[in-house]
Amino acid sequence: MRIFFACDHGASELKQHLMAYLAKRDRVELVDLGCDGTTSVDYPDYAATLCKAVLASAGDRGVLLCGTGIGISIAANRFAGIRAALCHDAYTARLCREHNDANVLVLGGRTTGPAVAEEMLDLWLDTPYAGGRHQRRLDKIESNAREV
Ligand SMILES: O=C[C@H](O)[C@H](O)[C@H](O)COP(=O)(O)O
Repeated sequence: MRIFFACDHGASELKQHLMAYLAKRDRVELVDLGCDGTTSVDYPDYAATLCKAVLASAGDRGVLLCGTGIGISIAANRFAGIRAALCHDAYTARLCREHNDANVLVLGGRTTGPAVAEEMLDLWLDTPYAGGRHQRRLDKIESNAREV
């Protein structure tokens, strides 16, 4: 599986930390789509680049980060087929996989510390989607998006 990473200037340090943390994991290819450093950029640009990359190949996933995670998750969820989940703790990171089949994990560089972020990343990678009643709901989300 490929995991794409992208962020704005509010979270490049946390992005680098998490990519280094994941480097020891087998069977994942990490791809850094920027940005680097603290020069001000616009998070919708990075959300768009990452979402297009995730949608291009089945099974790939993405991690998006901005200062709070809010703006970049709003931007990502405008793309049909993207289920971006802004998470703050282990419970939401596990449930966004189990119930929502989240293919993009969103974190806030100014709100979340590295240890909690590592725990959430592991849970998001290792928790399977439960399917069943949840699939009916995901189908409705996609069908709503097609209506507008
Ligand atoms: O939701 C948006 C993100 O938190 C951005 O990282 C944030 O708005 C950037 O703010 P600033 O331009 O003041 O660094």
